[in-house]
Amino acid sequence: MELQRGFPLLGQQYKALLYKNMLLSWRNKHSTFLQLFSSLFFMFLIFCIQEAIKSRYASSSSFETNTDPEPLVAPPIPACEEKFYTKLPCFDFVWSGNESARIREIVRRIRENNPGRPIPAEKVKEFRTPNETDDWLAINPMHCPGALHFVDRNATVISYGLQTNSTPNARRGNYEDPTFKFQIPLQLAAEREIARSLIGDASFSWVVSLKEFAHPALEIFSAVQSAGPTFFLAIAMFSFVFQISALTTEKELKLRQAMTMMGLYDTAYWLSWFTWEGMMTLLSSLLTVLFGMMFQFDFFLHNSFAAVFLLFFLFQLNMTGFAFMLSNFVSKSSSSTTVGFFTFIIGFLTQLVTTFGFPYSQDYSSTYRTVWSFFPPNLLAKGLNLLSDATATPQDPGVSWNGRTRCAPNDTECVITINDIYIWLVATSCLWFILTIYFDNIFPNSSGVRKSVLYFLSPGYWTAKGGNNWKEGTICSCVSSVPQWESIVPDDEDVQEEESRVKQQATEGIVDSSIAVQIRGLVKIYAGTTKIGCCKCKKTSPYHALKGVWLNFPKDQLFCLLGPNGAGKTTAINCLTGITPVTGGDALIYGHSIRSSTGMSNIRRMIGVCPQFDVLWDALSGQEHLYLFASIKGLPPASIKSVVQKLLAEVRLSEAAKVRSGSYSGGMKRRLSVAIALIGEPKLLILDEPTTGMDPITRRHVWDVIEEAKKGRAIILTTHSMEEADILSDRIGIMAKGKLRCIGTSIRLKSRFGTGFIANISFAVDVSGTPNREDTSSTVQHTAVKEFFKSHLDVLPKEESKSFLTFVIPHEKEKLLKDFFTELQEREKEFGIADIQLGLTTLEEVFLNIAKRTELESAAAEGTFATLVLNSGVSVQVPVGVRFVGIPGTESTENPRGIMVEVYWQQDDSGTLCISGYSEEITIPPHVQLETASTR
Ligand SMILES: Nc1ncnc2c1ncn2[C@@H]1O[C@H](COP(=O)(O)OP(=O)(O)OP(=O)(O)O)[C@@H](O)[C@H]1O
Repeated sequence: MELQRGFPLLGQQYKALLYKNMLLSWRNKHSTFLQLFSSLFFMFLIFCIQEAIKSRYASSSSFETNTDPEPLVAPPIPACEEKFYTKLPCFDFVWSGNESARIREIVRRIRENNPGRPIPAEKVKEFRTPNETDDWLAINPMHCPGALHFVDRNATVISYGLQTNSTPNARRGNYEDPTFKFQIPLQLAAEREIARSLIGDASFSWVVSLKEFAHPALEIFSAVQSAGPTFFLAIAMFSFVFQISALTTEKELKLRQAMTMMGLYDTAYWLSWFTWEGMMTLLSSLLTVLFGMMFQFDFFLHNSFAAVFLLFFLFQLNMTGFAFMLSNFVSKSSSSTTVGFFTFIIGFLTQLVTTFGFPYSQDYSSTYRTVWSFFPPNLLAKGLNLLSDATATPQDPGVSWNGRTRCAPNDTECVITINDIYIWLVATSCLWFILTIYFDNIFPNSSGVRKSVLYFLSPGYWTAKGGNNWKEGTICSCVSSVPQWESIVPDDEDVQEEESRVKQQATEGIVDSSIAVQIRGLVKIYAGTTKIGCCKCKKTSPYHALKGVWLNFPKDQLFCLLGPNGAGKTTAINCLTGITPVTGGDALIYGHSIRSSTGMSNIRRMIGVCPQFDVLWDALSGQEHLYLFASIKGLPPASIKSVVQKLLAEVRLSEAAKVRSGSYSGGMKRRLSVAIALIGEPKLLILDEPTTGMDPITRRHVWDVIEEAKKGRAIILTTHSMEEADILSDRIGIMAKGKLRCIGTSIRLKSRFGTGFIANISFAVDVSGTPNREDTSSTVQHTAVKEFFKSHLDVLPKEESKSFLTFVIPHEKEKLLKDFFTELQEREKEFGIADIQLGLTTLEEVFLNIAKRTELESAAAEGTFATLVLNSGVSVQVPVGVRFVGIPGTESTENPRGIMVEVYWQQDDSGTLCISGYSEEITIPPHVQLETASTR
């Protein structure tokens, strides 16, 4: 099937990813609802605040309709207010100038003639001069709203000064203007009595009336302006957190990595996210403005719709870009809420500062403004402030679409217009999006792969599509130089032969068309760093996961890679699929090098990978997964439907095709992963433990699928099921500690590394499960059979119970077996034998032997003790370089089940340690003679 390439593929991937994003939003209804409709809730809150403030001012103030206030006629000096909580002396007013009799008389009259309320003498405090007053006040706290300071200048001139004190009038934190309440009454009283005193007429009087100019009603409080920045920021935070979470989840669950392995273009990935979130932002902003209009806020009704909508849309788009950029710094989706919380708190505080006027005024330099404007919430706060000011009173026209471009020529206070805010928002949005792509490339991904900091300067980046300008490393890298593993001669002759063949082909440039994959001395060293906390790094030594592997995988064959945990199987697969950069060596997949940029993009088109762990979106169904991956792979759109149906049927998921994968069982998920790997008929199929978690019936079915898939392609399979390896593989390689330990067909490995033949001798038992003879006679029979085996084949039982004996017969005794078993069968009755079974040792034994040998080698290399794990599961610590001899047989009577130690452990001429044979062991008896290798 011809796969799509270039722009058509980019377009196809973009559409499929956009559809995926839409499905995820649709399935994640709660989050989407909050993203779109949270503005309704916040608008309602703003409305409630607005109403509460309005009602408070409407009842206590006449400002709004204050076009014809009552005239203030000779207002009295009010009584000072006693403050029960401070208990300070309280005076209605203080005065100075008491040396003059005329002044004292004037003050007496002021007290007595106070309209409606004569002031008692004790409520007035007198001083000689204003300075005396100040000195006294400085050390004697008291409540007093005002002071009159008289000077008797000459017979016709008396002057006075006036002081007011606003502090005692500040109630519950509210500042009260003293002008009307204290200053004017004191002033009127002083002037009235001075005039009477000077003209000598005690009844002389006049009336002063005060009233404000008529003015339009004022919007005394705009809830949108005051609470808007915080609340609109809160609306944007829902999307912000979801966006970080969605991107981080795809990274954390390796979903993006899985798509990359299928040939995903980064451009398609980011474009699809930008588009989808852009659409959500557009909708959310539109709803915000409509809800604002629904609640009849002047801000939304009087400003032009386009001006308000643009502010909200650009701000939310900006926050989206900001979230995308921050997602590069977040590795766990659970941290997205924390990031959102801190962003909100910081945004709230900086908005508060912005509302107080910093730095958007002439008082601050433009540098402050530039730095401040990089944080989107600040731009929102300033934008809201500008639009709110434009609708401060009903007479203000609001911002119209055309009249907002620059500051008015005579407006010296203007430093930024709404137009500047739009430009800033657009520019910073672009900046965030560019930084998102940049950080995405230079930060290590889930496999620790990153590009160099200046990757975009390399011409190859712009010409080689899908390339891997890799650099390996984590935040603090400790990679040492690559060791020359090539110089190490492998232990096993088959491995040696394979290695020589590959090396020869590589050096002579021989192209063997029957080979699908050629691994040429692959080396992988993981940087030896362990991260502690968020920023600290502890240095550990680099880990050598692959130590120079040379291997051919022929076409039309299934190669099974076995090995204990941590052997390096997944690392080898990750290197082949381009997920992990190799440290040394190379591999050719159908002639394309995994180290070249173009090679890797070609390789991705011809491989199918079933990763070790299921990489699936819980919210997408099996069918949707296959549609998505088929589109990413580049299958022609017309063929996708039929391919998906066929694959679903192959892995028996047709019935569950429309069920979300989150509700699949473990086995169903594995089958879906296998189906994904089979998309596009890959020439190389890589299956990393594909049948884990499957029941025996399903496993057999998947084996059929794999067997069927063998035709026309190479398959690399890793598994921990020896049965699976035995049944499916054409060739098996066993790895341990980063090296290939043996290679060959199953039969070859069994005959070379198995312990030999297994003979199971069953004795007749009655229905109750006990032997049909007396225990003593059964013991006699057991002993007779054991002696028979010992005398003819020189073997002891590996396992024994009342009903059976198991013997392991070494390969070299193969020739004796025919005659031996003929005689045993003839003497069956004599020995009380019910059944004799003879079989070749299993692949599992081969595997265990190789694993044990590796352990011993490691111990030998370290020159310490080795742990020898015997078949019974018992482990023994044995010193390296010694062998055990002469175990007294008397132990067997004390412990009838475990006949004792016979571990022969020696070094051959090349210095390699090997076990020449062992039987079951429990403890090393104290009388075991240890003979060091040097005394042999
Ligand atoms: N990203 C990594 N950073 C550091 N060490 C790693 C990394 N990935 C794997 N390793 C180490 O490399 C070794 C080989 O790991 P790998 O996953 O290839 O083993 P495996 O044979 O696939 O094991 P399993 O059977 O458990 O899947 C292990 O010791 C592992 O700890």
